[in-house]
Amino acid sequence: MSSVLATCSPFKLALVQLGNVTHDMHANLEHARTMILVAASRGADVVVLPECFNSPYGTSYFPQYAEPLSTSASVKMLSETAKEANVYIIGGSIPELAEDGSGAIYNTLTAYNPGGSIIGTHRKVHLFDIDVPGKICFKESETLTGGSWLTHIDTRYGKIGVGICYDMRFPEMAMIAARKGCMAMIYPGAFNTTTGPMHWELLQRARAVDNQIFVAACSPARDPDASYQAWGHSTIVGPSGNVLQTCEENETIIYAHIDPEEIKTIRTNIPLYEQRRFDIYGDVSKTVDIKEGKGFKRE
Ligand SMILES: O=C(O)CCC(=O)C(=O)O
Repeated sequence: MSSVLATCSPFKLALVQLGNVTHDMHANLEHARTMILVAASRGADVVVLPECFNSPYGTSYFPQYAEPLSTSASVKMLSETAKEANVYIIGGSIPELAEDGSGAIYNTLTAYNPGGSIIGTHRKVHLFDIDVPGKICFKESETLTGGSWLTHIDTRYGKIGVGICYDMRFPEMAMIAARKGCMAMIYPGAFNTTTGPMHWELLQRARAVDNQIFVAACSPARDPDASYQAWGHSTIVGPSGNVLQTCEENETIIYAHIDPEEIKTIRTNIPLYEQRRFDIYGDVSKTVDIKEGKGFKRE
C-alpha cells in the first residue's frame, strides 16, 4: 500500500456541468463563478469545471479567446472565487497564449487552493486529432500545441492527478499518477455525441479499475445551437470501477463523497499493488523523468 495514501482524507467532490457558454467570455466567467458558489454552498470541498469553460469549443475559437495566464481574467476569477468560497478549484481549461512570444496556444487547466493560489498548471498533453468518417473530424493541432509535463496537485485531502479530455485515452498518465500516490485522476473534458456514447464512461471506469483510484470527468452541458455538440454525462467513478454519480446532458452539478478508505479496501481485497511484475514489464512511472506542473511554470 502506498504510504502516501495513509495521509489522504475524505472530501466532497463537485463537478459543474456548465451550460450557457456564450461568445461573451465575461458572461461565461460570471456564470461559472455563480455555479462554483452554488457547489460550495452545498458543501463541496473540491469543485471542478469543464474543458474550455470560458469560450465556445472549436479550433477557430482557441486563437480568438487565448490569454496569457499572467493577465487572464479567467485566472483572476478562479483565484478570487476559490478564496471567496474557501474551496479547491480544478478550473476546467482555457485557451492559453504562451508568454514567450512564440504565439503557441495551449489548452490549459489551472488549479487553486482555498487561499486562491495556483497549485497546478496542466497543458493538455494529447491533442484531440481524430477523423471518424461521416461522423466527426476534429484537429486540435491545427491551432494548439501539446503540453510537455504531467500534473499532480497537492491538496489537504491528498494528491490528485489531472488531465484534459483526450488525455483520458492514454492509460500511462493515470498509471503514473497512481504510482506517484494520487488518489484520483480528474479530467475536465468535452466528448461529443459520437465518441461520448462509445467511450466516455468506459474510459473512466477503465482508468479507475486498472489503478484502483477515483476518476472523475466534467463535461460542459450540451448546447443544441453550438457547432460542437458536447456529450455531457459528467461522471464520478470509484476505485472498484463503480459509477458513484452521473447525469444526462443538461446543466447540473453532481457530487460524490470521496473516501480514500475505498481505495484501501479494494487494494486489500484485490492486491494488484503487491502483484505487479515490474521484473517483466518495468514500471512506467520510474522510466521517465516526470515533470510535475506546479504553480506557474514558465517556458
Ligand atoms: O477522445 C474523444 O473521443 C474526445 C476528446 C475530446 O473531445 C477532446 O479532447 O476535447
